[in-house]
This record gives sequence, structure tokens and C-alpha cells, in this order.
Amino acid sequence: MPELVFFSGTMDCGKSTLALQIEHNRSARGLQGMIFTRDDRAGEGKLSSRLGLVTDAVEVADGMDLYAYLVDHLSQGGRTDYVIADEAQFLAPEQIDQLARVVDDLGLDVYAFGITTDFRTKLFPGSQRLVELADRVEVLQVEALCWCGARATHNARTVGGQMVVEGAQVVVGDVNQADTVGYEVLCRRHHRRRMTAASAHAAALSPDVLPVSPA
Ligand SMILES: Nc1ncnc2c1ncn2[C@@H]1O[C@H](COP(=O)(O)OP(=O)(O)O)[C@@H](O)[C@H]1O
Ligand SMILES: Cc1cn([C@H]2C[C@H](O)[C@@H](COP(=O)(O)O)O2)c(=O)[nH]c1=O
Repeated sequence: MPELVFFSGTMDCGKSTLALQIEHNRSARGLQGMIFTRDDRAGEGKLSSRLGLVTDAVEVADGMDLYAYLVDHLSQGGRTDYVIADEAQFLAPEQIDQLARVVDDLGLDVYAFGITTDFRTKLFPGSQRLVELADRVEVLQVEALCWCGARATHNARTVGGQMVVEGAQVVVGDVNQADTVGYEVLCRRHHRRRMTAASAHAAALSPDVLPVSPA
């Protein structure tokens, strides 16, 4: 039975790498994938992994009907055996419904990859719809770690290393951006305390916690 599978995890846990591996393994056996993405850091029409691999993809625009796109492609003699959708958190809920229809009406497997929650721990609308509709939700096995060593479960947005909680839901960016707007994955405890690696380091160096010998 074809499936809609949502591979989910924090930023930087290997989602795009897995998408590329699925694509590689299937294309090595002669299968043809349709790869969708939206707002990948590598630029328009790209699906990229931090391991350095990148492949071409169809950039999804606002209002694009993914089901109609595939029907059009097939009716013009194109071939598609399976579908990959990376950065699926950026898709509109209607586009996730269209992907579910691709599974049910066209009989294709759809593999969607994305983060579930934003920097404020709120669901992205596209991810919410995936959780609602997917046949399976798979949490990635490679654990991204918080600076404390615990499993990272949340995404923090940082400015100059400090966590921020105000701003637009979508700001394309990367982890390890110390000087600009960036992201850091944290465990829930440290996300709640707004404690990033930089603020924890600064606190550790504070005179309040340094052993001070009496004058
Ligand atoms: N230099 C490296 N050596 C080994 N693994 C790396 C290296 N850089 C990144 N990675 C792996 O790549 C993962 C990020 O992969 P990526 O597919 O870009 O993540 P995601 O799509 O989930 O944001 C990291 O969690 C790590 O496991
Ligand atoms: C938490 C959060 C992230 N984003 C953006 C930042 C990146 O461009 C992508 C996630 O990409 P990755 O391949 O999973 O690392 O999402 C955002 O726009 N808003 C957020 O709250």
C-alpha cells in the first residue's frame, strides 16, 4: 500500500540527508522520483544536506497545486514512481492534502521531511496537517544534541547567540550563525529557560558562579 510518511525531527538531525539517501537508493534501481522543496538554504529548486550533497528539485510556490502538477506531468508522458517533499513545514495545509491525494488517487509513496515546531514551540501549519494526515510519522534516529548533552527536541532562534521569542514564523537560516540570526537545537529544559550554548557559557564565566577567594 502506498503511504504518506512524515519524517520529522529538529533542525540539523539529518532529514535532508535521509531524503537524498531515499532518492539515491530508488534511482539506483531505476525508479523516478518527483522532488519538491521550498526555501532550502542552498537556493531555489535545490534540496541540500549539510553533508554537502545537493540535488535539483521543484520549488513549491504559494498556491501551487501539487496533485495537479503531478497529474499534468504524468499526462504529458512524464514518469513518477514516488514523491519526496523536503522542508515540508513550509507547505500550506492544502498542499499537504494534495500530497495525501497523490498517495490515495495516484498510488504513489510520498515521503515528507520537515521540522514539526517553530522557534516558539508552535506547530507549523504544514507540519500540523502532516501529523493529522500521515500514515506514519517517523522521528529520525540520529539525535541532535543540546549543548548540555541531552537529546535536542526543540529549535531556538538566536540573535548573536541569544535566544529570541519574537519574530516571523518563517526566517530561512542555519545553525551555528553566531553573529546573525541563526538557530540552535536545545532540550526542552534549556529551551524553556532560554539558555543557549552562548548564554550558558557566559553564565559559567560570571563572577556570581566563579569560585572567589576571600579578599
Ligand atoms: N562534518 C560532518 N561530519 C559528519 N556528519 C555531519 C557533518 N556535518 C553534518 N553532519 C551530519 O549531518 C546532519 C545534518 O544533516 P541535514 O540533512 O543537513 O539535517 P536537516 O535536514 O535535518 O536539517 C547532522 O546532524 C550530522 O549528523
Ligand atoms: C525553527 C525555525 C526554523 N525555520 C527555518 C530555518 C531553516 O531554513 C528551516 C529548517 O531547515 P532544516 O533543514 O531543518 O535545518 O526552517 C523557520 O523559518 N522558523 C523557525 O521557527
